[in-house]
Amino acid sequence: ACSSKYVLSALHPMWQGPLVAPGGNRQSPIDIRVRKSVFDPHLKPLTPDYDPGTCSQIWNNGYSFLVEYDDTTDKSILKGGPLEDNFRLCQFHFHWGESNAWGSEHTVDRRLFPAELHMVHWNSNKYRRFEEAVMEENGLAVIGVFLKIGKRHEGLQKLVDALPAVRHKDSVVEFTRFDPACLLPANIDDYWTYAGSLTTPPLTEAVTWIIMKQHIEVSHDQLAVFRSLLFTSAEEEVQKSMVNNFRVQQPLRGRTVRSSFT
Ligand SMILES: NS(=O)(=O)c1ccc(S(=O)(=O)NCc2cccs2)s1
Ligand SMILES: [Zn+2]
Repeated sequence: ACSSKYVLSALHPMWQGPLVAPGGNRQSPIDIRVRKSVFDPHLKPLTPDYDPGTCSQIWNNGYSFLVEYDDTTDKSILKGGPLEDNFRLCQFHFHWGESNAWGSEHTVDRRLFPAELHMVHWNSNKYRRFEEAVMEENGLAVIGVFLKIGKRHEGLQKLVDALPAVRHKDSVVEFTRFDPACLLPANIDDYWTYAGSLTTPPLTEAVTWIIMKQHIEVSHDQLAVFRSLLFTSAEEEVQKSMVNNFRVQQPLRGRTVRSSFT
């Protein structure tokens, strides 16, 4: 799995950590100014092709909970869009607030969403493993999907039901046969894309971000279960609710955000 070796040792909440990586001029997250984005007619449709059989476990890493995929073969890949190579899915996770008024990392014309899904992929044409790709300029591709409060997301419920088993930091539970495609919006042809970074340590500037224009809906009760998770491990005296696990927004530094739609 991609990130289990990435033991993030920084103290909580990591967003009090380095606000901007040293020399960072392509840091994430950012506010997407819709009218400043540039339509790029050469952007292709995104073609994710995921095998639910590669889903392996859920892990609370003390920042979020990660649904991890076996990334030892090209069974679950992302191609197309702004990407020149094959990118292998290694995990997905979320960021959310303590209230429905905020929680997303990216914003659209300053609009905040209650949560944001990140599907993390690494360039398997150029690198042999995640740990290599995470240090390289075009090593990673992360799909971002905004979540809104609305009707219950039937596909998400299997994941929500498994969360109490990973309440504490460093807990892991087997989790199989989950199709991550069920979390994508109906329309994945309309997206923004820009060159950015990881939003938690190691904050490396390795990410091609692909932010979906269309959001998905989850119910208030489903998101409430995210907030029942803890930043802290079972041994710690003071338990801290896992909420507001988003990074502060970073300067655009002259970057262009491209859109796949007019
Ligand atoms: N938010 S993001 O997609 O830019 C990532 C940051 C770090 C990532 S990791 O895969 O290297 N570590 C595992 C994780 C740490 C925190 C959440 S997931 S992914
Ligand atoms: Zn993330």
